Amino acid sequence: MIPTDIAAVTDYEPHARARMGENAWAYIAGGSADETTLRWNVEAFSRLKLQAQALPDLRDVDTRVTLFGQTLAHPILLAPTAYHKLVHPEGELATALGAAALEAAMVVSTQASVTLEDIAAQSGAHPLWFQLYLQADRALSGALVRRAEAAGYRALVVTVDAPVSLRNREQRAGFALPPGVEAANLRGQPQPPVPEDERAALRALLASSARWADIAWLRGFTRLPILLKGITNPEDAERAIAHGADGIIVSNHGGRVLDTVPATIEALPAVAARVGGRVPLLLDGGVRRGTDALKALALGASAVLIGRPYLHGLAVGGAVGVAHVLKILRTELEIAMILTGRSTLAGIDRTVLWPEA
Ligand SMILES: Cc1cc2nc3c(=O)[nH]c(=O)nc-3n(C[C@H](O)[C@H](O)[C@H](O)COP(=O)(O)O)c2cc1C
Ligand SMILES: CC(C)CC(=O)C(=O)O
Repeated sequence: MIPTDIAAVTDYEPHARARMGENAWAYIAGGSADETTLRWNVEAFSRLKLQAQALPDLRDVDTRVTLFGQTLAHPILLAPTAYHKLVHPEGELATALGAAALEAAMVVSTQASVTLEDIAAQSGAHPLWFQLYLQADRALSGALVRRAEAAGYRALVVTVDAPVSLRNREQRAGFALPPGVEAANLRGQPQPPVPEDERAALRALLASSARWADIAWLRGFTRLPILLKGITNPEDAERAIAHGADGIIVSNHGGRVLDTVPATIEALPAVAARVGGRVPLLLDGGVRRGTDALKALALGASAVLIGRPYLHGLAVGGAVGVAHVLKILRTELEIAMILTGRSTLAGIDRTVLWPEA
């Protein structure tokens, strides 16, 4: 049952927290180091002001968007997040059901707690994209890509911002995966031994981390559209295009990797200016309102993704909670479009924003 006091997606947060142990909460809610970027992601949206339009002459609002040849009912996608069984016993199966109900594309994490094949079976014909963490072993990365292709996934999202991270909140809580929650797609894969010595461990990690050459390799390996996720630096956006990326997700991993990088909505304009429409841009990080999605679209994104909000919905209401979170955001976006006088996403541009002096 969905609690009756929920009207906005952030209303799910305290309910989710109450249902989760401290361990899972530290993992889901936490960010990197002092969690400054985590806060900025949300705050930066609220600092952007909108320009209202009185008496808009509209007959309908159309939130459809076409990306990589796929028409989506609306521009709100589920970002890849690991281990959904941490918050709900059905894990990604419930998430996929909720996404399908609201016709939202779902990006499935490499570190999902249900196999990518089982999630695809649950989704039917509904659009799924697969998030790939390039593995130390190219054969293993290649095998994951072939599995995603065979299961009908329609795009690859390669996360490029997180070779390492620093999670003090998780450290303080002593975060560990509980029994029964695992990275199901990697089951049975031998993990390379981690050297005892810290410096040696770091060197081993760096030696096996993905490089730009791996992106070029991947481009030649699959025909699926490839998006690079985790770009805030315009130079990286340029490199992404040069290495064959079909799309870019402007993301700082929800403030979970390098603390004090700017909010994604702040980083977006410079990336958009550099990319100049050559490939579609998506954005995630701090999207909590339909107006946030509108602002991202105004500054050059074609769509947005949400992370923590749908995990809160999943924790509270399973598939219904995920669907409800998406429904709230979609309705809020429609309301924001009407009040700024836009009937289509294509009509959303910088003029929905208040011109700053
Ligand atoms: C609990 C959690 C797990 C995540 N796991 C992954 C992951 O497996 N792969 C990935 O690329 N990003 C992962 N992310 C980052 C999200 O894809 C996304 O960038 C971020 O959550 C967006 O910010 P938001 O939570 O403010 O909406 C994770 C984020 C959270 C909160
Ligand atoms: C398993 C982790 C690497 C997943 C992740 O990207 C995250 O927790 O932010």
